[in-house]
Amino acid sequence: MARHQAARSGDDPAHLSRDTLWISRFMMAAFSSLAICILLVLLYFAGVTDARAVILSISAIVGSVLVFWLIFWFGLNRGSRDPSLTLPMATSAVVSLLFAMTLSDVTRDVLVSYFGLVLLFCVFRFRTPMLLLLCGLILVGYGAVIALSWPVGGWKAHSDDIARWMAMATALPMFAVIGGNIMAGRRAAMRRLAASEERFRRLTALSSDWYWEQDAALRFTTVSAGLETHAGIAPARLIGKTVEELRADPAPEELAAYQNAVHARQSYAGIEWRMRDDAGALRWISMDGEPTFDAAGELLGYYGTGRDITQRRQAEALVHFRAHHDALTGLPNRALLNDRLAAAIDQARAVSRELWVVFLDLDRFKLINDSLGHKVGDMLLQIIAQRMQGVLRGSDTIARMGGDEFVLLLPDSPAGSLSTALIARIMDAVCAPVSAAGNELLISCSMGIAVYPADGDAGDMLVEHADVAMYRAKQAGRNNFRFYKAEMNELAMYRLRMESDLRNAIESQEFVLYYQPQMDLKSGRISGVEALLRWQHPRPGLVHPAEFIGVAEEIGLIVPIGAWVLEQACTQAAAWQRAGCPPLQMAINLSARQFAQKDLVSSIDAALRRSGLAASQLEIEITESLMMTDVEQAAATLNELKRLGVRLSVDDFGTGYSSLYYLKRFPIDKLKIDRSFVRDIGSDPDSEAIVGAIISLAHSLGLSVVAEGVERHEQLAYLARCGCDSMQGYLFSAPLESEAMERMLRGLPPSKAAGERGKMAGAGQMPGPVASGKAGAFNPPPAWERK
Ligand SMILES: Nc1nc2c(ncn2[C@@H]2O[C@@H]3COP(=O)(O)O[C@H]4[C@@H](O)[C@H](n5cnc6c(=O)[nH]c(N)nc65)O[C@@H]4COP(=O)(O)O[C@H]3[C@H]2O)c(=O)[nH]1
Repeated sequence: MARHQAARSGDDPAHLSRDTLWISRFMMAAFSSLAICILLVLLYFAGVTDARAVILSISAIVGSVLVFWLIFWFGLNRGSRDPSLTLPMATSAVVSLLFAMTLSDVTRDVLVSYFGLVLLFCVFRFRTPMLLLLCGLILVGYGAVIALSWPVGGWKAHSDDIARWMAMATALPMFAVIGGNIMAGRRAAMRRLAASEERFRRLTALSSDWYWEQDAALRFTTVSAGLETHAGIAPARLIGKTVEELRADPAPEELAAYQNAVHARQSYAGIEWRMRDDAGALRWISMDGEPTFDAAGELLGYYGTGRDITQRRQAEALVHFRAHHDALTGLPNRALLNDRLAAAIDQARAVSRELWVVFLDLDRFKLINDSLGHKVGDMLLQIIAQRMQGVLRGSDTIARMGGDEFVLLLPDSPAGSLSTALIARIMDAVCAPVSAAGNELLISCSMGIAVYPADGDAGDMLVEHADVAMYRAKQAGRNNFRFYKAEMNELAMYRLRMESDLRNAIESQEFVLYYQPQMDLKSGRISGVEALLRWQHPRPGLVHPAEFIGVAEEIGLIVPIGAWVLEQACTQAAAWQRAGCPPLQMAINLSARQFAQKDLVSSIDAALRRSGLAASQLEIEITESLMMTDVEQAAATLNELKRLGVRLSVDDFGTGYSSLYYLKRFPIDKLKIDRSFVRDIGSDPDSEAIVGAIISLAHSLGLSVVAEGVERHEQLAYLARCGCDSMQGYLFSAPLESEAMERMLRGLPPSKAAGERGKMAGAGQMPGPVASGKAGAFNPPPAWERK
C-alpha cells in the first residue's frame, strides 16, 4: 500500500512522509483490531463465549478494517479534513466493540477495556470536546447494550454492567478532559517549537552562515541548507564525515587549532579550512563550534555555524600577491626578492654551491619612456620580463626592482649550470627587436653579476655589488656585462659623491661654457664655435664633461643643465654679434634625455627668441645612437627642429651605425668625423680611407663635413686634400673661455693662460694631444680622488 501511495504521489518526499503517517495510523488500528479478534478466539476456546458471537464480532471488526484498507488503498482519505480518518476509525472501533458486546454478554466486561484503548489512540488526535463526544458515544452505546440485554436477568444480572457503566461515566469524561488538556498543552508546545524552528530556519536563510551539528565522533549529523546556498556544497556531502575527511588535497595545515580545541573539548571560533564545492572549485570554510555534554559530562557532540570565506581569502591572497609582486610585470618585487634571496643563500650554503645575483638595467630605457610615452615603456617592460622568464629555469627568480631595473637570482645546479652562456642568452632575449604600439624598438641591457659566496654572503650586499658591476658594464659602453670586482666599490663611492655634488652645482653656478672654434678650410676663417661645458668644482677644480655628463644623464640632471647650456650659448653668440664680431655658427651638444623632452623644440625656440640669435646660427649636435633608438620619433623631432630653422649635425660620425638610410631619412646638414679616425691619419691607411669616404659620401648627399680632434699639420693637409669643409682641434685652438674666444673672433692676440689647455696643462704651451673621453666614458680624475 505504501508503494502504491508513493507512486501516486509522484515519489514526492513530502507526500511519502504524509502517506507513511496515515498508513502507520491505520496499521495501529488494524493491529488493535487483530488483537481483539485474537482475544475473542481465545475466549471462545476458553468456553467463555459462543462461536456465533465470536464469528459475528470478528466479521464486523475485520469488515470495518477492510473498508478502511480500501479507502486508504484508493486514496479516498486524501479529500478528507483529517486524512488519517481517526474519527471514522474510532467510531467504527467503538461500534464494532458495542456489536461484539451485544452478542456476548459474558465477554462484555473484557471487551469494555478496549474502549480505553480506542480513547488512548484518540487522545493524541482529538481536542477535549471531540474526546467528550466519543466518551458520550461509548457511554450511550454501552447503555444501549445494557438496555438491550435487560429483559434477560433483570437488575440483578446487570448490576455489574451498571456499576461498570457508572465507573466509566465518571472516569471517561475525566480522562477526556485531562487527556485533552495535556495534549492541547503538548500541541501548543509543538507549535511553539515549530514556530521557533521556522524562525531559526529563516534566520539562517537570511544570514550567510549555516548551522551544523556533529556527534561525539565529530561526524556531521546536521547541516543546514545555507551551505548549499552560499558555498555550493550539498549538505549531504558532509553528513557522516569529519572535517579532516572533507579537507581538500593537499591538505593545508590550518586545522591544528581545530584539532587542539576539539581534543580539549573546548569551543572554537574562526577555524578555516578548504574543501571543493560540488562544481570542483576550491572553497574556504570558516567554522565556530561549541561542545555539548550530557548530565554526566560526556561529550555529546559539537554544534555551531559555518560560513564561506572564499571571497575574503581570495581578496587577502590578492593583497598578499600585490604586496610581493610588481603590478606591471607580475614579477616578484623587492620585498619578495629579499625573501627568496635569503632562502637561496641558505640553500646555496647548505649544498656548498654558487649563487649568481645579476643586476640588469635596460640601456636608454628612459629615453624610450620619455619620447614614446609610459604606455610604450610599460609594454616594453612587460615583453622583456616575459622573454627573460622564458629563458630562465624554474629554480631561478627574476624580480623587478622598479623602473627598468631587474634582479635575477640564479642558483647553481649540481651539474654546474651557471655560465656566461646563460648571461648571453638573457642578453639576446632582451636585445631582440620589440614591436610595441606600432614602434619597432631596439633595446639593449647592461648586467652586473655578484657571486655568492665570493662577493658576499648577505643578500643586500650581493645585490649592491651586482649593481656596482652593472654600472661598470654601462660605463664600458652598455650592452655588456661585468662580474663584480672589489675595486669597483671605490668607483661606486666616487660616483655617489659626484651625484650629490652635481645636484648642488646648478644652484651654486659652478658650470661654465668654453668655446672651441671651428675653422673653414677654404677661407681660413672661423666659421663657428662649439660650446663645451665645464664644471668649476670647488675642490678638484675644472672638471671635463666626459666625467660628469653620463652621470647627469642618468640621474636626469642633464635636462636642466642642457637648458642652461642652450640659454648661455645663444646669449653669448648674440652678444658677440652685437659686439661687432663676425656672424658665426654656435654648436651645442644635445643629450639623449634632452632629445626626448616633449618641449625640446619650444624650449629652443624660446631660447632663440630671448637671446635674439637667428635660428640659422644655432647648430645642434646629436649622436647617431640618439637617432636610432626610435627612428620615427627621431625623424619627427628633427623635422620640427629643421622647420624652426636650426642646423643639425651628427657628432662622432663613423663610430655608430653610420647608416646611409638615416642620412637620407633625417634632415641633417653636417657630419662631424669622429676624432678617432682623424687621430690615425698618417699612421693608419684604413682610417684615412674612412675619412675620405665619409667626406665624399657627405658631399654626394649635399652635407658639409667637419673634422674634430685635428692636432697635427699632416692631418690638416690630408683633410684639405679630401675636401673637408672645416676643422676643429688643438692645432687651431683648444676650447677657450668666452673672453679669450671673443679676442680670437676679433682677431686680437690671445691673452696669457687663455686656452683651456693652458689652464689645465700650463699656459702658453703649444697645443698637443690631450686625452679626452666621450660623455659616458667615465674615469675618475686623480685630483678628485685625492680630495
Ligand atoms: N683629443 C682631442 N680632443 C679635442 C681636440 N679638440 C677638441 N677636443 C675635445 O673633443 C671634444 C669635442 O666634443 P664632442 O665630440 O661634442 O664631445 C663632447 C660632448 O659629447 C660632451 N659635451 C660637452 N659639452 C656638452 C654639453 O654642453 N652638453 C652635452 N650634452 N654634452 C656635452 O662631452 C664630450 C667631451 O667634451 P670635451 O671634454 O669638452 O671634449 C671636447 C673637446 O675638448 C683635439 O684636438 N684633440
